[in-house]
Amino acid sequence: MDIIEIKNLCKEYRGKEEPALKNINISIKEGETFGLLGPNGAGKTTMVRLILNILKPTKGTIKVFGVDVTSKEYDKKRKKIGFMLESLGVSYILTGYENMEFFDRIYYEDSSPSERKERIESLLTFAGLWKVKDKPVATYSHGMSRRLTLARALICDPTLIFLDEPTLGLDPEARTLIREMLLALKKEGKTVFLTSHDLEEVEKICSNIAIINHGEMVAQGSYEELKSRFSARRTVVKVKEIGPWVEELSKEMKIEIDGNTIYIEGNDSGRIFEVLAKTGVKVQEMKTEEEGLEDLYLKLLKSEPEARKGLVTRALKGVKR
Ligand SMILES: Nc1ncnc2c1ncn2[C@@H]1O[C@H](COP(=O)(O)OP(=O)(O)OP(=O)(O)O)[C@@H](O)[C@H]1O
Repeated sequence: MDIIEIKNLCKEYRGKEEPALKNINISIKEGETFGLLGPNGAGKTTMVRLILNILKPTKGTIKVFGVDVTSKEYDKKRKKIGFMLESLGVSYILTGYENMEFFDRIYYEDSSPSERKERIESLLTFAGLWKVKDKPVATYSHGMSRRLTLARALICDPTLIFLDEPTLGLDPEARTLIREMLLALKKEGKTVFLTSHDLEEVEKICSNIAIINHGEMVAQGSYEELKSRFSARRTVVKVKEIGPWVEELSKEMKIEIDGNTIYIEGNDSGRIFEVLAKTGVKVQEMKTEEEGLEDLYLKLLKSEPEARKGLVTRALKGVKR
């Protein structure tokens, strides 16, 4: 079942010339870890806010748990959604425990004190904060505060969790701790919707990735799918000396030259051998290389809208629905 189904979603902000989101289509299945990747201003936060019904779409529909997010029925479903947005959403004056207790009381009004303590202890332990539970949040590092925010988001035992750039501004160690928490949630079978501009993060955690830029879908699929569909292979040929024959070569294939190395687009070694043989050049070394997802991401973001159209079509064709 699709937990989130977004169809033809558009969002325009008043006074802004360019729409924040343009005709977005996404479906996310139960238990999937979905990563929305894009640079600053791409439209990631806008998308999360629309799904949480904090903002209203200009056009299109969003269904979560099969229910339109603008309907009254969605309010009931929201109890099973946890979210960690950009702002911390916890009190600095209160201790970690008191913050958790405050939110626990909202979700479990009639809970016994022992059950409440058990829930809070389990989540604060999960966040690595049980030892500092009685310290005010003001004394926590930024990483600890983010972990507390994540623990707070889990109080309602959500089936769906939204995380808007959860590791933003954290040092590598703090980032790793949050990522470990996310991987544990993934293992538990929670559906996770993560936004990030950190490719490595998305690659490590997410089973389904969408790349947006200027509000437009650039590519969508699993890491492996994106890699196999878009990641270009090239053949690297080292020669003793570059000569006028490269002109002939460039007529037959797309090439780039750096010193005595020629980079040829593609990995059809049979054809490359054939063309090189015609030029009569002596090849010293030849190997194929695959472009990493990082190169691919940058390439997709830089690509012209017209070129992107092709990429999206190719991406969507391959996405299993
Ligand atoms: N309240 C608002 N009013 C007007 N324009 C807005 C508002 N919020 C966002 N925008 C614009 O919408 C576009 C998308 O912004 P959004 O914050 O969704 O991007 P983002 O991908 O989350 O960026 P970042 O990674 O910097 O958080 C941007 O051009 C931004 O200026």
